[in-house]
Amino acid sequence: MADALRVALAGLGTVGAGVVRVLDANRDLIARRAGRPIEVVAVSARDRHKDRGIDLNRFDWVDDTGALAHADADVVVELIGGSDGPALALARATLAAGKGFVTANKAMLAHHGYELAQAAEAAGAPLKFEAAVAGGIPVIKGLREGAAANAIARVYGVLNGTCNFILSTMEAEGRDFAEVLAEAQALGFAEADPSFDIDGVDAAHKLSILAAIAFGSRPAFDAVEAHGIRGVLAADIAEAAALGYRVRLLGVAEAGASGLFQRVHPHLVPVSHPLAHVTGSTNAVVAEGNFVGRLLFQGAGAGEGPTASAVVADLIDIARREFGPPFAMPAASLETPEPADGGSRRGRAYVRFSVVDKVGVLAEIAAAMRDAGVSIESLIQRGAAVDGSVLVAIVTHEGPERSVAQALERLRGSQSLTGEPLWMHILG
Ligand SMILES: NC(=O)C1=CN([C@@H]2O[C@H](COP(=O)(O)OP(=O)(O)OC[C@H]3O[C@@H](n4cnc5c(N)ncnc54)[C@H](O)[C@@H]3O)[C@@H](O)[C@H]2O)C=CC1
Ligand SMILES: N[C@@H](CC=O)C(=O)O
Ligand code: NA
Repeated sequence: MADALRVALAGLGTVGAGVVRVLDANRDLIARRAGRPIEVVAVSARDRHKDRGIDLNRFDWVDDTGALAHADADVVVELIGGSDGPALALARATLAAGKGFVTANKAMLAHHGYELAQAAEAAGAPLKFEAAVAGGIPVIKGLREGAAANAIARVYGVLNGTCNFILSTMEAEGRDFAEVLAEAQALGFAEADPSFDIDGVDAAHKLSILAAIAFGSRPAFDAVEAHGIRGVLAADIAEAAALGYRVRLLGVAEAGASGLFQRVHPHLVPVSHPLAHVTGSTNAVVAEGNFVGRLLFQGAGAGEGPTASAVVADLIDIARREFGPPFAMPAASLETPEPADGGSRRGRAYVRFSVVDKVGVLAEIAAAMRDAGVSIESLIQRGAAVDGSVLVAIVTHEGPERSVAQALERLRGSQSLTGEPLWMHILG
């Protein structure tokens, strides 16, 4: 058998420790598949003495994570996290040294993916990141390789395991948001700063990477409009269910005549749609290709085993010397499309208001909708008060999103509203 692929590993948290466990448990099988053994030779993390349930004595311990770029290894695996700082410094130094780089760090790729792809190409070194989008699901490989013959019209899906775990647990058990978030953190799904999850930032990182591969664009986090799930109440989930929908945080990227549209936003998904049945930390990505049709990738989007599985799959590809341009085409071919204006998109919407319980409020809301040209399909008022407020939910007929935005703008500052309205798009 050929010489081992020598790996230096930065970060021994949920994913890093998982990588060691996968390589240990499936050692022989992986060697046979890769054509050679894959061996961790050096590791670095913040705490040398923490009990991770793995024997670290067989590896060189490196205090300075940045020094891993110069360790006696073929590939560096970065599982520290953070868009800049030590992770980015390690990526730059590793690729400059002509070594392979594997990462699960979607934040870094969303902000610096283009630069790193250029560096990888200049060095002739692999840059791989299957774990960065939708954890264990081989969606990067699926789009980059399997769907490479297709023009993609739209790619969308459930991209954040923590939010999906929160929404589907609230839905199934009627439990409180904060309590379910704490559980997601304990299970190792959440980011170091969980506001990245619940404010839609993590899903936006992932969407920008998917869009780069699907549409040949440079990853551009700033071009993604990101909204999260903080405003979603248990009452919205119940109302959605009564209307035949489930609430899901979706990332949507679509190529159109006016440019590339990229948005993360809570949606109402019809129960007949496969994404409505994606529960817990499961992720799912739909891609629409012009010859292959609709592809659906589904599986575990977060957690130790699935994410480590994706990291090790990248290492196996490198051991086989199977790798191409990181974003499916040479970096020089990646474009910077105009961001498309969401306002001209047409669709149906669910808009929920918290209002004071007094005569005339419904008429005020209906008038704002009418004046903005929004056609109301149904209006539901729930008598049950939340913090002294009454909830009023509106489902609109199909129309331009700009009109709903105008109606909400008209109502801004109204004495009748007791909180920010919640706007969810209805997946068409
Ligand atoms: N946990 C998950 O389900 C998934 C995580 N990811 C990504 O994988 C990466 C790692 O995530 P987790 O393992 O969950 O994080 P974690 O917080 O469990 O582990 C981070 C590790 O990096 C080490 N570290 C942090 N800063 C360091 C520094 N400056 N120098 C040296 N070591 C440092 C810590 O000591 C720890 O060992 C992140 O980029 C995350 O976004 C991606 C997909 C899923
Ligand atoms: N925090 C992320 C982890 C995987 O990418 C998530 O919840 O999806
Ligand atoms: Na993946």
